[in-house]
Amino acid sequence: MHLLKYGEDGELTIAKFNEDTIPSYAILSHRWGAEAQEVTFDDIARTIGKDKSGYEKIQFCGEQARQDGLQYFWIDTCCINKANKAEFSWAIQSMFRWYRNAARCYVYLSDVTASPQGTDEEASAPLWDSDFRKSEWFTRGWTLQELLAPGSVEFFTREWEKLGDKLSLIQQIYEITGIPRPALQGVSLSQFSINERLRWKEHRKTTCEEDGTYSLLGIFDVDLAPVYGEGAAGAFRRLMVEIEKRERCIKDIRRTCTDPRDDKKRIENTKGGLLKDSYRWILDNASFQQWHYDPQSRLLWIKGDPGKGKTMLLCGIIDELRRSIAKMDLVSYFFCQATDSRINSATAVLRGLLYLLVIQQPSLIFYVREKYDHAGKDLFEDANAWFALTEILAKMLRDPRLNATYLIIDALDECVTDLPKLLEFVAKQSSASSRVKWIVSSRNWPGIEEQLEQAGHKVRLSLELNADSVSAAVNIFIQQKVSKLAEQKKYDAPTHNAVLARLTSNANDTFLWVALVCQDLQATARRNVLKKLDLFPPGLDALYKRMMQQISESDDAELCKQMLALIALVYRPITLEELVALVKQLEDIADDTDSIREIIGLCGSFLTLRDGIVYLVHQSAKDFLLAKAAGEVLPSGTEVIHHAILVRSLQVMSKTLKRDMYGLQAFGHTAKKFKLPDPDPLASSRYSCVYWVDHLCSSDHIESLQDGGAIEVFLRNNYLYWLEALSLCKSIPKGLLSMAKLQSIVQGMGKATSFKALVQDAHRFVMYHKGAIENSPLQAYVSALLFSPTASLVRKLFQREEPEWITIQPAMSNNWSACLQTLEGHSESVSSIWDASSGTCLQTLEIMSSNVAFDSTGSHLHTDIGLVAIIASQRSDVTVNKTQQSIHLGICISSDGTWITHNAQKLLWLPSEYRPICSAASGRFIGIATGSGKIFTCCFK
Ligand SMILES: Nc1ncnc2c1ncn2[C@@H]1O[C@H](COP(=O)(O)OP(=O)(O)OP(=O)(O)O)[C@@H](O)[C@H]1O
Repeated sequence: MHLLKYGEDGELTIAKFNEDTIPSYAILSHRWGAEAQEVTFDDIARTIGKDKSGYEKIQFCGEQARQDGLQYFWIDTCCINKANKAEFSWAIQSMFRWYRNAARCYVYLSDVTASPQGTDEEASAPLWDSDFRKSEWFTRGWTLQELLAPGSVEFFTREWEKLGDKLSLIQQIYEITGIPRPALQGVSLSQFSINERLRWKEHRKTTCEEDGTYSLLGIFDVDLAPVYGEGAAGAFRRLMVEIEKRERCIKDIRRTCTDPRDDKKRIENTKGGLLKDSYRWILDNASFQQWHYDPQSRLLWIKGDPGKGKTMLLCGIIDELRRSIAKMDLVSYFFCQATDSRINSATAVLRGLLYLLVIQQPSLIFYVREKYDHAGKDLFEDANAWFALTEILAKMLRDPRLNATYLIIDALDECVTDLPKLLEFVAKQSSASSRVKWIVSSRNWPGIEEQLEQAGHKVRLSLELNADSVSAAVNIFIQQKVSKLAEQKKYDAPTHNAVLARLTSNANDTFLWVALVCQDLQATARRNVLKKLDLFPPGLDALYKRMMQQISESDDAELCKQMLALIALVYRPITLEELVALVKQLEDIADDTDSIREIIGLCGSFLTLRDGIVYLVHQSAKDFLLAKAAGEVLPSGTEVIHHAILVRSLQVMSKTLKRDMYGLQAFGHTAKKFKLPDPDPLASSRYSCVYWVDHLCSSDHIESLQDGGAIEVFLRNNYLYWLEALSLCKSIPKGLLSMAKLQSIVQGMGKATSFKALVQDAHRFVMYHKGAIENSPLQAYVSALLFSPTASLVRKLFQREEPEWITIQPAMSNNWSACLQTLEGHSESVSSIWDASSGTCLQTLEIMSSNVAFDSTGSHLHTDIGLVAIIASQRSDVTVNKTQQSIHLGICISSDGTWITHNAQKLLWLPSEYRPICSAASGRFIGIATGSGKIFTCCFK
């Protein structure tokens, strides 16, 4: 970036800066005068141009900058070397950022004067108001971003007199431009819809037609190289295509992760709301301040024992950062939770961080698209996802255009899968850029300490070493909780005081202990409160132990223990319906929700029920149940419980899964959009569908894996219905992994058995047909069956489900081809594809030019590569379609070549090997020639 500066001698000089060494500068926004009168880059280099009328603007900007204590300033007329094409192109793409990063932006209004000749009639409006409203500056294309990008925009008359800034003039600017106030106040532009942003530029003009679009690049945060000569329509089309590709990519990231903003809301909600007074102490803490304000302190590690309030502290810090930092700065965060397998892995952490970064600064999607355009959605979840995501994130964090960024990860100790990799990444990346600051929290684990030790620039904040602050915060929490209890339960003063005193003396600076006791008191009659107070021992484990003791004494002790064991071992929090399906003893009261809620209540404060989902109150409760209470809750070991969950899962799935559970009817109905039926037929089996194989892997699995065992029976009777259900649950990738796990288990079982053969075939089946079924659930019964080899066990088992309306089916070979799986979803040419979990596509398609046509009788299909198919019907009304042609009535190929359609309704998904390079349709017949030279025909009823 070139910047101007007036030297001591009053001479104007220009200097070039790298992106990361740019000093503080002012920037000018103005309306260009006659081209010949503007001072150019060349003029400055040759120290000429002072006689041009445009020089006055330079003087103005330089003088104003000097008054504001800024040495450097930037003006578009003379700070871009237009002779250098690459520099010019870079400048067009960087302009928004340069305006945004400027310390001051001065708008020079050459058509507004402080004391105009004609006076303003409106007594209340300043004299310049009418000129201001009519100023050409508001009608130009580039000035839109110059108004929106900078934090501070000041308006000056041609006499250099300041009129105000964009905040003091916000009402006028809103009335002139129609741009909503929040956008003028600096709210991130990504918060406004594409259409709304397009509306802001309506009626604005640019001298060069393409600039109408190029001046929007920053407003949409899109990287697009200018191609002058492409015309206004061409440029606009390219912008729209880019935006569409970006939106699709962001949606695909979101499909593979939960939204951390929702996780935060849920956590605050399940924990009873965030109390500001109980986290505010951190803002004045010396370590926190050092991290916040010292550029050399980049990683803050907050550590403390269970229940000390780390998670809520981080929630509070996120809120405070959001409030206090610049609107353009990025805050991205992730809450690990060991009890939920969707958010307890290192890859999930990166996905969540990445997602929040790209929705705040969409141009960062560039780094994702480098890979995503080749690999599609699998990029975020296949076996190599970790490597791809670390590379993407590392590049993003080094991008000189990255806004100041705060990355926050809560509960590293709850990252169950690949914690060491995550720690190594954090330790390395936290030193990488001065613009990026990290906060992580965890328990006092030496393993974490050891790895974070590797990070430079770190600050440690131990809650135990800040006992006074934490203690004060816990006391505030106690007061608030007890007041609420007293009000709800109508405590008299002595009871109120006794509860307060007891909690204060025994809390031991542990929020969670207070929360658990209050939960118990909530369910205690007022008359028993004082008696009960003595029974709450200090310390979390002691409290858990007492809760366990109470459960053991209840009439439903066995049932409660079974429920606790189950909840401690499931891979994500489950719904009430799923709970009922998985606990046999609840079968008899399945419809009695009140009784089920009552039993959950009997499990003491170990469980919380919110929005129909059962949660373990805290990770420390899970730790307690699985270790210290294992003798009582899991007397026969965890394997037995996993096995019981597996058996119940198979039962509930066998009972509920069937063809077309959601009544989609149309064979091409997409899995992306459908209305969830009420009641949801999958409500009780959703968890089982996704996790039964995981429970098998953790169980003592021998008996269920025998020939004729429960799993074989399940697969024989329900395999296709299960795949349909997985598609409806948007979990086909998980299903693929499950089948890979199952296959590797049976592989290790030695001799060939019928079960082993079935699992192998079923694994091939889902790998090959993943795309079709994931796209449209009912294609499990159409494309998947028809394009499986005739000897496929799954095909034979589900012959009854094959569509009757296809009377001539594609001829298939006996056995599976070498193609294991095709990775769908990429939109560009593919240079490299890999997927270690599911194998590589071994077949390469070589596209040959080929023509296909029916002969004059309609009975023979000819191609120029010499293959002929004989058609049963005698038709002569033949049309030949090149594959890229648009929709036809009757039987046809979709314009993207992936479907056979009828009257534009999708019927049959074509696996990539079977997609046509050209096709011929005749009445009910369609002939297809593929790139590999294969020819096949289908006839529809
Ligand atoms: N600022 C706060 N506002 C409201 N509740 C709080 C606050 N801080 C802590 N709590 C209460 O204390 C409980 C424990 O806090 P939190 O879950 O944050 O602990 P933690 O240190 O993250 O535990 P762990 O690391 O073991 O998961 C919460 O469930 C909540 O009830």
